[in-house]
Amino acid sequence: MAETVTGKVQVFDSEEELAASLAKYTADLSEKFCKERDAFTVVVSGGSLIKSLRKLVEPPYIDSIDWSKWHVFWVDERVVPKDHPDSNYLLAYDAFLSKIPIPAGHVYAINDALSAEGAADDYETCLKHLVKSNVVDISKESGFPRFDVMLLGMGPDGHVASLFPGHPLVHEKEKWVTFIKDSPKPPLDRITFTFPVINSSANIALVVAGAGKADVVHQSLGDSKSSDLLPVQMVSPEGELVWFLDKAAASKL
Ligand SMILES: O=C(O)[C@H](O)[C@@H](O)[C@H](O)[C@H](O)COP(=O)(O)O
Repeated sequence: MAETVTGKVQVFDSEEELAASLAKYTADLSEKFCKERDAFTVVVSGGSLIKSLRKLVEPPYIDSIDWSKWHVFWVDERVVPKDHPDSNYLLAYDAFLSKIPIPAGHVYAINDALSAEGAADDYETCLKHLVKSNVVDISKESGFPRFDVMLLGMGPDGHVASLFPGHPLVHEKEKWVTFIKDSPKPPLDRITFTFPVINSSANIALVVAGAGKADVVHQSLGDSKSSDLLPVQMVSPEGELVWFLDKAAASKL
């Protein structure tokens, strides 16, 4: 495993091996935080990441993980009804959440009856309650919530969450959760965690597979010098950052 200023970089021969390692990584963190905090706060993105989590809901992890202590959040969500094909909640529910014995009250979907702005405020209020009740940790360094792990994908343009290159939201410093109504990736209306929250995490896995991401992986981790940082290059957590790449995504490194 290579260690750089941008975190640990792991390259797997195939997406299949990446998925196996990602399952072990997540299960190991689950064990650690369930022991330490009696809870495990997990933040997921949408996109192809969800498929790469498939091995967590297979033996041995399906039986060994204490799912009752999991709390699941979304780093970003499209503002659509929960049963809409664009919903990140629905994607995670179908592939993952419907297969694990997690208490329904530990799955923090957005309020899909609200506007983007309303849903972002509502999600932030929900996080504030969970910090008060110690379900979600708080960073002593930043004062922002400190999630145990964020499992994040990256777009081919270098976006993470719904923080897109060149968009002013990447500079948000105060809010925990914000909204976007002009997302370059459809649908237009989304809510997203901000960088202060993302970067207060105890652990972040950046999960990137496929040749379509090779250029941006090279731009992010290679030696190309560009003055404008891509959103993915602004991921710099207080805790540990680990990249999970398959060979195709790493092919230009
Ligand atoms: O709503 C979304 O689109 C996702 O949450 C987003 O942040 C995703 O993680 C990236 O766009 C990567 O998606 P892919 O892995 O499918 O390219």
